[in-house]
Amino acid sequence: MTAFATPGSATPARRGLMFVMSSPSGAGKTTLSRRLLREDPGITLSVSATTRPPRHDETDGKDYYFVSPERFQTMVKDHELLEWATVFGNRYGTPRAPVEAALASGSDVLFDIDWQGTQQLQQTDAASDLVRIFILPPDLGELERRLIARDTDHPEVIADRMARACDEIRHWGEYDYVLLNESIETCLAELRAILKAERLRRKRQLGLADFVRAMLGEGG
Ligand SMILES: Nc1nc2c(ncn2[C@@H]2O[C@H](COP(=O)(O)OP(=O)(O)O)[C@@H](O)[C@H]2O)c(=O)[nH]1
Ligand SMILES: Nc1ncnc2c1ncn2[C@@H]1O[C@H](COP(=O)(O)OP(=O)(O)O)[C@@H](O)[C@H]1O
Repeated sequence: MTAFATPGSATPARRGLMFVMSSPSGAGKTTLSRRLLREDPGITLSVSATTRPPRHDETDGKDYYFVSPERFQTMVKDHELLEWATVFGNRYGTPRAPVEAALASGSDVLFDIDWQGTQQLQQTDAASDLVRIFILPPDLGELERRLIARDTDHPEVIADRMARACDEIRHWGEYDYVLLNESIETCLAELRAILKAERLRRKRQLGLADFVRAMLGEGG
């Protein structure tokens, strides 16, 4: 990708962006984000802290930081979290320090967070770094089939997630992009396209002004 870094400069070529993905539970965010992260070294996952217990395929420190309610409360009190919310009776939050370090180094950060977290990020100084994406399932029947097929949650947990799906979906209008995850490959291609275009935005090309000034012989 084009990048207008000054050779030998410590300044990154581009300001990192905050790529936020939300959806009702089961629509496919985790699957899509794992694929995107695997193929693109320029974007890293913001690993959230949560009080929910780990699933069989989840690793502490990679998928989530699994913490006690007491530890979570300490993180809130000590301003260690950029945003936090209670979802399905558990607490979830974004550790601040790794996000700030990644953005400063020019890396993009992917957030798998709900609408409450997205609204909180929108209210911070980081709002102009945000790219907000909402993922829709084809329909509610398919959403339930996916939650059942994932085989990670008890039936009552699935029922709770289905009961809250409509509340999450009603926030679609607060996002910059709304994608339909019918085919994973199609949706992934759309995510890649959004990421590519957002990276090229003028405001994110830090070295662009110097590059053009030098081209026009106006440096000094
Ligand atoms: N606000 C906020 N929401 C989060 C965070 N981490 C995860 N979530 C959301 O919490 C919800 C439940 O996540 P999870 O228990 O992993 O279930 P899943 O979405 O069905 O895989 C999802 O909507 C996530 O996007 C966070 O750090 N902050
Ligand atoms: N486009 C799709 N078609 C069929 N199944 C899908 C699709 N996208 C995701 N899935 C499956 O649906 C289930 C839920 O996906 P997941 O990524 O865990 O959702 P979320 O993170 O949004 O809760 C998983 O078993 C996943 O393999």
